[in-house]
Amino acid sequence: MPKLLVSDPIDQAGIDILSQVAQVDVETSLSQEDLVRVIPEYDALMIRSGTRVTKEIIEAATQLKIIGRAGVGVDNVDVATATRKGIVVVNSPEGNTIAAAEHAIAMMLSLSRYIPDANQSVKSGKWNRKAFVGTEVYKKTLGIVGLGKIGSHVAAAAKAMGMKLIAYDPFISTERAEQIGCRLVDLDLLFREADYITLHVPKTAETANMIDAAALAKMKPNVRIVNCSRGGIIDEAALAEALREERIGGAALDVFENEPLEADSPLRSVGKQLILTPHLGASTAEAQVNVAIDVAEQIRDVLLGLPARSAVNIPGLYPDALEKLRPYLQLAETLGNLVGQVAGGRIELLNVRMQGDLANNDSQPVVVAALKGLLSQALRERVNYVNASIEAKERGIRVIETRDASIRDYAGSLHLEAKGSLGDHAVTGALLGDGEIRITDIDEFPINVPPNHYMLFTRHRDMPGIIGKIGSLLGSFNVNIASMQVGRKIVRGDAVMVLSIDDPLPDGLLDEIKKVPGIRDAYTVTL
Ligand SMILES: NC(=O)C1=CN([C@@H]2O[C@H](COP(=O)(O)OP(=O)(O)OC[C@H]3O[C@@H](n4cnc5c(N)ncnc54)[C@H](O)[C@@H]3O)[C@@H](O)[C@H]2O)C=CC1
Ligand SMILES: O=C(O)C(=O)COP(=O)(O)O
Repeated sequence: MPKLLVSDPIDQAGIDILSQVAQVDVETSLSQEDLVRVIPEYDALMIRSGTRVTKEIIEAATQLKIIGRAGVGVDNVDVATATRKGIVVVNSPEGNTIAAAEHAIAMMLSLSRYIPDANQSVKSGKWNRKAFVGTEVYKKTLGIVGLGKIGSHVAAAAKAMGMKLIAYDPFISTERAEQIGCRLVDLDLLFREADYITLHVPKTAETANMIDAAALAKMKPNVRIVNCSRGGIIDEAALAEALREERIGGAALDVFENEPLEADSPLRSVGKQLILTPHLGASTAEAQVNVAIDVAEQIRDVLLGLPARSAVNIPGLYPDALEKLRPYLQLAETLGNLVGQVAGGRIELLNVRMQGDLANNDSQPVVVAALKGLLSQALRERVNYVNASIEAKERGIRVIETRDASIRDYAGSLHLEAKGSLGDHAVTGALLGDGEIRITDIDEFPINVPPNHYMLFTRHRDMPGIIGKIGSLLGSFNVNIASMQVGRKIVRGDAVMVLSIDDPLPDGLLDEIKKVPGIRDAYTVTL
């Protein structure tokens, strides 16, 4: 019988399902060292946010097939290492949506009416009504950062309370936001206009420290901030200082950079304008049953050799189709990722054109792979072949599939065109005989470059001297160029330059490049 380790408190409903197919060991106080030591015995691991599944633990595993996260965020799991080791990581994307949204609303109202402090005061024998005069949320502006599942539910509840809704989510279409009743704005405007701000984004490089001292300085003096998403999205020291100096109205935090919150955290000594809860967003009876069953069923299925429905790191395709299409799926994912970054902003329409031999294949997996690539900047490892289409639909991205077997520049090629809030952009790519990917066209400029981790693209006037100037600029910032290519349609017209570079561009260099005479636009891409 396979063995399952449950290392965080999980509802019995999940344990009951798993006990039918595995030996279940529940050990909820293991240290990192203990986990490294015991993990080789186990076929499956079930966790919540309390266990950090580090590279060391995953590498120590010898027979682990699946890590089940009974909740949403998988930022406590080293998904990249699990994927490399072929370990499936599953989560429960919707099981605790309502619980987390309701906690955010509870935090907002508690902040407005000082409920925790008022309660404490009465219990300590006082009857002080003057100290706790609150504010109403009715007709106030709520700024929602991240309009996904939880953010949308918060929006619905806040709307019912008569709040005005604005939101920042660069990956949601205007139509989708309008359906929810939100006006999409940029982050700067949200910071300046909101009376309440609530965060519902995953923790990524873009969202880390999104609310820092500079952001806090832009906000209204009485703004109240709620964070029930992830620690580290707000700079805790800057927040504590702003609260202590009464530069903002209040904050309510459920999640922290380090959990449990350190004993000497500056947050612990802030007064009634700050409410802290110990990561309780998902802690309702209903949500715990939902996530436990959802994840237990998936672990059971994977242990029985069946596919998982919410795997964050494997394609949910049938093995035969997968094998045949695998190189094209990689091409589609790379081009999706590329066109998403080239277009920037919100994508409203993706046109996927399968060309040459590729036109004779099943298009669905290719489209899914392109969408997975397109959404990967927003959703990171959470988007997969199983959920990419649903995630795209929820974001209001329309997809058009076309085929043209007569385009035969290469045996098989793929053309992606993205229409978005910042304009329309298109990329084409092909597979060479040896299966290597080539980007063959960008915005109708012919090129022929393999994808690279770090790339720099420019749009410029085709005139002598430009290439040299860009080369020297990169050199002067110690950025090594691996390859460089120029594509143009007509001599001395518009051209594109594509550089593969060994390192990311240092701060300020992109602005310098944009200042070079003749350069119309420049942007970087990470593939
Ligand atoms: N406190 C708690 O106990 C709980 C916390 N969570 C956390 O809540 C967060 C949101 O969860 P869901 O709504 O289920 O996820 P979701 O994936 O449905 O929504 C996240 C939204 O954030 C947007 N987004 C991504 N990068 C962004 C950026 N740089 N700026 C603005 N928006 C961006 C995405 O487009 C997406 O619409 C996650 O971090 C999750 O781990 C979830 C459940 C319970
Ligand atoms: O689902 C999530 O992302 C959460 O943050 C919930 O965490 P928990 O399962 O309560 O430790």
